Amino acid sequence: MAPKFVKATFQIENGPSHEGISFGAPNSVAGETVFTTSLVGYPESMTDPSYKGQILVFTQPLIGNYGVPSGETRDEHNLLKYFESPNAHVIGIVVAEYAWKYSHWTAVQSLSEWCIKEGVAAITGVDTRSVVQYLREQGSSLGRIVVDDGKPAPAFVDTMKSHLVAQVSTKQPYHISAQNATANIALVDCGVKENIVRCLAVRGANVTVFPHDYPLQDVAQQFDGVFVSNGPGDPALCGSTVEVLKHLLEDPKFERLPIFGICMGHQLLALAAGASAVKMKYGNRAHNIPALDLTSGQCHITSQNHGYAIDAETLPANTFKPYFVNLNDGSNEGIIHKTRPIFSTQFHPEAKGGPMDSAVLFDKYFDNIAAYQNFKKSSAKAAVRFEVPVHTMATERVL
Ligand SMILES: NC(=O)CC[C@H](N)C(=O)O
Repeated sequence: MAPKFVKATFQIENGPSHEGISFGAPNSVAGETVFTTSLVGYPESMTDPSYKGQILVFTQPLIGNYGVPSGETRDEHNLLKYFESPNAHVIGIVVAEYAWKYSHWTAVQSLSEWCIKEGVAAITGVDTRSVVQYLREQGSSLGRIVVDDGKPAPAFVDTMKSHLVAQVSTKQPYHISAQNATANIALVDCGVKENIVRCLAVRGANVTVFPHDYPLQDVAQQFDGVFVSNGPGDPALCGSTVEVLKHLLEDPKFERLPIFGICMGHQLLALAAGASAVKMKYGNRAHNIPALDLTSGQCHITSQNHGYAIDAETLPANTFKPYFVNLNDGSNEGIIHKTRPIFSTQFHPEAKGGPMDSAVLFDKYFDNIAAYQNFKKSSAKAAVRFEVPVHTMATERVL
């Protein structure tokens, strides 16, 4: 059946307006507008909780040609196989050319059908090159997709002012079991992507996922490592998570506890260490951003989605140092503790989609976990050894 075309307009606050055709939900939306230059992975991007409340412009001109895979298929860890979370988090998408015909062996529906189900506004026929040129000049802007439904257009709204992490984080702790598990990880959920949990589970960790404001310092000693996830919005709004991380950084009993943070997790760890974050002009959203490992000289091609960055100049000199730097714009891409098993990256080593260059960082985290486990074992033995002479002496006295 030929699609029924409904007119839509994509407008940028105090900026250009583009006429197009709606292929998504028949409702208008307003929010921060950002762009990604990734060529593939629109289902993963759209279900990434870090895009909560945003309108996403794709520079890849043809979108929708491989349809949308099932959002219910799960893997052996009960994690979603194709989506990063059960639902779409972008509120709208802007494309140059929507592929009305799709074909892929995993597809169960068209992008249009899925957008309608998810309430995502979608517009095609927009000159996305000129939109991106505008956003690169002006910086991330407020935008709206207005669907011709006879209702007044929604007001422009800065979705980044909301505490989006609180909206996407789990409300209750939950557990993902790994087969033949060798480690237990506590994950602080700021809006975690399923593939991050998978990267931990496939390496043999049971993962307990905690709400973003859970007082993790009360239970962290029961775990072999702490992980801080990605998440949407402004890191400055995540004060309670920063407080938890401060406890872990400052209390000597956590001195050997491995910590790994990704994207928002990286930003929150850096804030807890005393550094500050800045809003970038238009952020980095792509699957091919070069990040240099300052400890090895190796360059990783990385997957990214962020609008804020850590100002490396503000890192406290006695604890952390920059770990990675962005070779395009010089922004900070990670930090590493000078003496403790703690590091974090602004980019996404789990990369779905994107290149797998930096998956080795999960292996590094597991090496840190193994070292911590060995330390715990040897100190437990040392404690036993200490008890024996005391006991012997007591026995001798009785004799
Ligand atoms: N992917 C993320 O975790 C994004 C972090 C943060 N919301 C930013 O935009 O910088």
